[in-house]
Amino acid sequence: MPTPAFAKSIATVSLSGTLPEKLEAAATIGFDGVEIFESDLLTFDGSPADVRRIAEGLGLAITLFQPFRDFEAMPDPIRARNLDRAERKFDVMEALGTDLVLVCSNVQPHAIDDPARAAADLAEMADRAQRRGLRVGYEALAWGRHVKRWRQAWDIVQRADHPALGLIVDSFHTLALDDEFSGIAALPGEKIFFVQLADAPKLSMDVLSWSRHFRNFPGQGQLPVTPFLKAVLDSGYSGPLSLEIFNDEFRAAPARLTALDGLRSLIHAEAEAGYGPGLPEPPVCDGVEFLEFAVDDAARASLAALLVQLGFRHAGHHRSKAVDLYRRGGVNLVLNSEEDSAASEHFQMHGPSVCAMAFRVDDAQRAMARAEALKCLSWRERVGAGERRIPALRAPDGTLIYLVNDDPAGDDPAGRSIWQDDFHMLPGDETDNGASGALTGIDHVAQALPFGRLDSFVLFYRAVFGFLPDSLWELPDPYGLIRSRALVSPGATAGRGVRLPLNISESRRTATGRFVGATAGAGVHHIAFSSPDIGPLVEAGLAAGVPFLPIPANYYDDLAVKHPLDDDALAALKQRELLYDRDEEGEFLHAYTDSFSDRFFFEVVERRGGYRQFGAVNASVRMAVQAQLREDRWPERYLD
Ligand SMILES: O=C(O)c1ccc(O)c(O)c1
Ligand SMILES: [Mg+2]
Repeated sequence: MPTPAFAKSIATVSLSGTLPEKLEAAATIGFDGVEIFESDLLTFDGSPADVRRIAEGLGLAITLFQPFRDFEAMPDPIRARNLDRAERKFDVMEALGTDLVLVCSNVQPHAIDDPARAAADLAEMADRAQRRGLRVGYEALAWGRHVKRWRQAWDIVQRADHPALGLIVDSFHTLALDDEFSGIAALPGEKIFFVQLADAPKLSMDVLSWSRHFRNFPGQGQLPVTPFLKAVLDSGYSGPLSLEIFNDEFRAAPARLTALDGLRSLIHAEAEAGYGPGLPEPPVCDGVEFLEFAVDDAARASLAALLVQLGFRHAGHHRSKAVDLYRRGGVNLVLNSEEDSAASEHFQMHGPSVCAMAFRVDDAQRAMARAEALKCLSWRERVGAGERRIPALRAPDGTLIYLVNDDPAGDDPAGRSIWQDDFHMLPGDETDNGASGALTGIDHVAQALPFGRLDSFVLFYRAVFGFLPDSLWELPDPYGLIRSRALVSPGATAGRGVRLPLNISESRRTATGRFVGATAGAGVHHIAFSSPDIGPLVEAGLAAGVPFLPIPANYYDDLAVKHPLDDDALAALKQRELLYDRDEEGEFLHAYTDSFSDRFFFEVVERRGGYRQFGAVNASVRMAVQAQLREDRWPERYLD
């Protein structure tokens, strides 16, 4: 049942900048309110009344003032002093124009372990608040001295039995302790005064450090935030949904980018929990219909030459633009050198690079509607008379994602494909170069992201497309560590679906770091084609001069130890310099090319059985060989 949207709020601590910058970012992106985190107020050079005026001017409600620490169950005379402290914070709240303060459970060693005492103190504070038209919410910190769980906090709130005292729940504290949360659904909704939402990657460390540095937005981490939210909303809670994220990268990132991710995550979480106006279903993604490269004339010529070596043929020329189609089997690559286009904009900023991806989906219009509801920007390219406008949206880095209906009749009443509509197709063999060496499609598209941007992309693909995040991999490069996480369309099988490994690296000398630096964050750094039988394909490629990476003999010695391969199988791999992996579900054979102009590169892969990974164990071999080849090229460059 759709319900009205819940108000969306974000704690100022989640965003970078000064307090006015944080408020401005939250308002511009479309939040309804903000929690004012006390330290943001203390470091602001203005009065609480100024903050109220700024927020009002921006149309933002102040949903909460927090935190008020170490209040309850203290021995005298601290108890009396704490009540005075509370009165002074009430003054601040009145000036701010907010009626709710968050009291987090006491962490002091001398706090008394007595729920009755805590209840009496909170009742007294609530009584004083009520006299001024204010309210108090009590939150269990996962590392509180005595109160760590929401049930303990709820027990204290019940004992206090005061109308101006309620419970505040925070997904992080509950989920970090792996605490039971379904019981929240049975609470009276009006006694939950506020809900804070945060996700986090699963890490084994003390919960305080985990909370203060590694929280992220719902959908970016690994905690069951959506079921938690559903339990809260099932209680009848009707206040705002508020994000409270302590994260070192968020503190450094541009506030508006963070705020946009935050709002997207809340809209998504609300819908996933079965509340709010709902979202159109995510698209069923069948595969990558094409990739588009931004090139100039020189890069077009050299990239086309490499593609021809790889067995592609020039299959079409755009009717009105400097755009060429290269095709082999089920793989379409578009080389775009049209001036005044999104591609040329991409080329100016990043050099030769992938500027667009097209996903084949069951319903492009529905997918666009979902993307727009999740605050994605759509893109309208200039089109010539009679040409098709393909719906497109911007990924978080500005790369375009086109959406093509997998049934052409969904786009075009005559059932013509986008290629027939917009291209002069050149005659040629559509069945690929014989069956054995066929390329069936694009297996995966790997992207290198600027450090700190991984969470943003994970959320984007998860929320907009319903892709599922794989586990996090750490790949050792000769010059530092690369972290990798793949997003995969549900139900992807060999030759079907969309797989997007996303890589980041703190080091600027790793393959990922160098790519991000050298291309100003162009995105796609390798493209893998799938084949049912890559042996002959790689052999033919080598004969045609494709620069497949030479693999060190040591690799094959080790392979023989790791996997039960017979001598013939091993020799066959070694002879073609194929990399190999296997898991319980199947086998994976693959080969990489050297990089094109020191930028992106290609891979061919063969999946056998149900293997679903990407050969991450072999990534370090690839990176070492590519680094060595780069090194070997130095003298040539100096001599040129
Ligand atoms: O880390 C903290 O101290 C802290 C403070 C206030 C909160 O609401 C919270 O969840 C954590
Ligand atoms: Mg909290």
